[in-house]
Amino acid sequence: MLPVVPAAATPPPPPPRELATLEARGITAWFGDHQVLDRVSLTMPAGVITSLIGPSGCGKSTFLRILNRMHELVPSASLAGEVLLDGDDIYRADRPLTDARKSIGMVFQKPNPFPAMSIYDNVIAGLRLTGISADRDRKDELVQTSLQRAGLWNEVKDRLRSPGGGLSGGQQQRLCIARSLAVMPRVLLMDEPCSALDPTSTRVIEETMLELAHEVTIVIVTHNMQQAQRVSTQCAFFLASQGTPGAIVEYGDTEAMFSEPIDARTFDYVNGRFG
Ligand SMILES: Nc1ncnc2c1ncn2[C@@H]1O[C@H](COP(=O)(O)OP(=O)(O)OP(=O)(O)O)[C@@H](O)[C@H]1O
Repeated sequence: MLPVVPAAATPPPPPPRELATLEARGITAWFGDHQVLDRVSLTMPAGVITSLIGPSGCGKSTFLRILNRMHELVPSASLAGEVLLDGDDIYRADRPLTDARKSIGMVFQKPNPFPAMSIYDNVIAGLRLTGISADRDRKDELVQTSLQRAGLWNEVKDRLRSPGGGLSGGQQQRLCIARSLAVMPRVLLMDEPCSALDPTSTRVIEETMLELAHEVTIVIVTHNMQQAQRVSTQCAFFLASQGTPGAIVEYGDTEAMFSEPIDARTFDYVNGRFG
């Protein structure tokens, strides 16, 4: 019998992933003396997609940015509380900032690849920034596996040297996801990742998220209630009522939150009565 030979170059399998749980404890946040979050606690379990929903201005993005130490980039910003990645506080004084950024990646609302930089270089752009060194072969492998995991490889494999800015909006967002994945994060934070995209690109990103959920813990901020229901297993509803700081009103299983919420405010929000 002839040996079975793979038809085409088979991509290397992604490395085995150890799923991580992210836990926020008693997060209070300020910009100057304006308090925007009040004692928010939330566990974002390993391998689960958690969606953060709530009206504009209730602090969802601030909370998300606290989860990977981006909040502290704003000069007036301060916070209290703890963020634990598998039990280890990412704000511990002896932990370098780059630790959190390596372990906890972020994808933003507007796709932000480096437009003049090639697709290849965009994917590996985060390596140097987070202090990871890799030889040429390792970079080639990382570019391929990251683009595969982001669901973009087949569309760009023949033009890796073309500029990232030449891709469509949806492709650019998947390129940004690949760039985040290249540093092998254990958690991926996504701040309204589809709000600038058309419905087809949105569907592709959602499919990508569902695939990735097996290997990375995902937290997504979304204003799209259907999206929260399509992609997330767990949901947290934030609210900042009448000038008070944002807090979580209710959280739990997404299906239950939408079909039988406990709090009347959750019911009104998920049914489009405000926000
Ligand atoms: N860089 C900043 N400097 C000062 N205040 C800020 C800053 N960023 C956000 N805020 C304030 O913090 C509060 C929470 O904003 P945040 O963007 O976290 O809310 P959000 O729920 O994500 O809103 P949206 O859904 O509109 O994105 C708002 O009152 C906002 O004005």
